[in-house]
Amino acid sequence: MSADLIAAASSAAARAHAPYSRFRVGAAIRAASGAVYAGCNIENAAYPQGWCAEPSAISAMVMAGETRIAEICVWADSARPCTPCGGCRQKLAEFAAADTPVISAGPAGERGRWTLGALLPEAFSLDGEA
Ligand SMILES: O=c1ccn([C@H]2C[C@H](O)[C@@H](CO)O2)c(=O)[nH]1
Ligand SMILES: [Zn+2]
Repeated sequence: MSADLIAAASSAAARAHAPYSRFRVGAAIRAASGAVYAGCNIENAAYPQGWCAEPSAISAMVMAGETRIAEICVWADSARPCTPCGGCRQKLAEFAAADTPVISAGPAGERGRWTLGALLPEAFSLDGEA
């Protein structure tokens, strides 16, 4: 079940540095080992220098020595279920497979579930392989 992943993403969203958009996002990755790595969005007064929650979680995973994503949850308290932005889909594809589950969640729990392949069909890769 994904309850632990959703809880980790929710806790991460509480750490978001989002004074400009006020849109707090948390991402939690379950890596191949089963360990969970989380991150938040971190905005900047020079707006384009801010970054999303997903690369924060990817950074935590890579720094722990892991490079395979088994499952990822993106959490936001938003009108519509929050899905990874286009750039984040490509960042996730570096470490995930087309059938890797991507879960969207909010205060009421899970709101949507896709595969990364459904969100990013025909993802770019240097060798043309998934
Ligand atoms: O997948 C996404 C999409 C947006 N954001 C953040 C970036 C910005 O700080 C805020 C509003 O776009 O939401 C994420 O963290 N992840
Ligand atoms: Zn993004």
